[in-house]
Amino acid sequence: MPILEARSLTKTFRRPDKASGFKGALKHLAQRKYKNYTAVDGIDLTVEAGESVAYVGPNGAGKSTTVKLLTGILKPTEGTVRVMGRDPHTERIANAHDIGVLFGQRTQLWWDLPVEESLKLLKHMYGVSDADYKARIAKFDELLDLGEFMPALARTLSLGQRMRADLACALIHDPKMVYLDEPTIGLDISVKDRLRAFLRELVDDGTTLLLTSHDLADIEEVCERIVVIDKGKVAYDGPIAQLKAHYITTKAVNLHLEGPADVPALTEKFPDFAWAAGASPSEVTVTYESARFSTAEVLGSLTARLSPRDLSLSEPSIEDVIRRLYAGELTQ
Ligand SMILES: Nc1ncnc2c1ncn2[C@@H]1O[C@H](COP(=O)(O)OP(=O)(O)OP(=O)(O)O)[C@@H](O)[C@H]1O
Repeated sequence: MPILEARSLTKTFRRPDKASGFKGALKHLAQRKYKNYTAVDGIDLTVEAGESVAYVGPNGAGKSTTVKLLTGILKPTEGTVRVMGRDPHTERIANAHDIGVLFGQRTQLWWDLPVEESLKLLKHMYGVSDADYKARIAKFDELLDLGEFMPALARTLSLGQRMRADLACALIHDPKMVYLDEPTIGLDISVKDRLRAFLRELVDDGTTLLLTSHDLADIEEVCERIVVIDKGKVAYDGPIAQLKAHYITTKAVNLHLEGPADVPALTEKFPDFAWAAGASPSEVTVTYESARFSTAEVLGSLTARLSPRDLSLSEPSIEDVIRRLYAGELTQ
């Protein structure tokens, strides 16, 4: 049985129907009108135990609403959700023991308590044994360096510290299914790296993860599968590697030449490749179709005929593919 199963999941919100500006607000006060807005529109999603799934889409696509439906915070307008066989909305208390949730924009720490006290409160709420609590805190401390701010009041924490403490709160009861909504938002690169390594370890230890993020490095480092949603509907669902292999049909090499790069002359000399000026006058990027040429073939030909000072391969970028998926240029 899958750990999570959503069928035709739909959420419609009732929103004020008013014209913009002061006049529109006044008119709405006099005669209130509403219209329905479908934020999540018939989503089917099956997640097997141990999977790490990235849930991505442009602003307003319906990601957070989906997470709220999957965690039982919101009730679907139509469709069903089952998490470990339960309806997360009607069986919220039983469900809470098996899931961990983090909304990057919000905290579940008690604002005026030391971090340690928030964790202890959660320990009691979930009925975590002393031994398990100790072992988990030791592990979080090792991977997230909690120790330094355990005695600090939540409201005094930096954003990076707060997010690490919130992750510990979300995981203190060792949930089987974890939902993280933008866990790296606003963090600096070193904290992001640390969180990603932590999440990767969590997945390697068998936790099932659903991660929403606008940061594609989070997704590539932590998840194997990607679900792209747009306007409340699934636009793509499959392995990240397959998405890349399917849509990334070209590769690129950056060359640093001895002298200035003459793009028109290079195009004439190597008409099968696309040439573009690089960051400095002596740098140039050559793009080729990976189905037609092997990288070895391309490098052999370029080094033999151009004797570059240096060269590097450009990693195919998933960003480009996602951007095109968001723009509706690609279909599954
Ligand atoms: N409680 C609500 N009442 C009315 N509309 C809502 C409500 N919650 C969300 N929406 C609307 O539903 C749509 C989807 O919102 P949601 O927060 O799920 O998007 P998102 O994909 O998480 O976006 P972002 O990447 O910007 O966080 C948006 O247009 C939003 O304004």
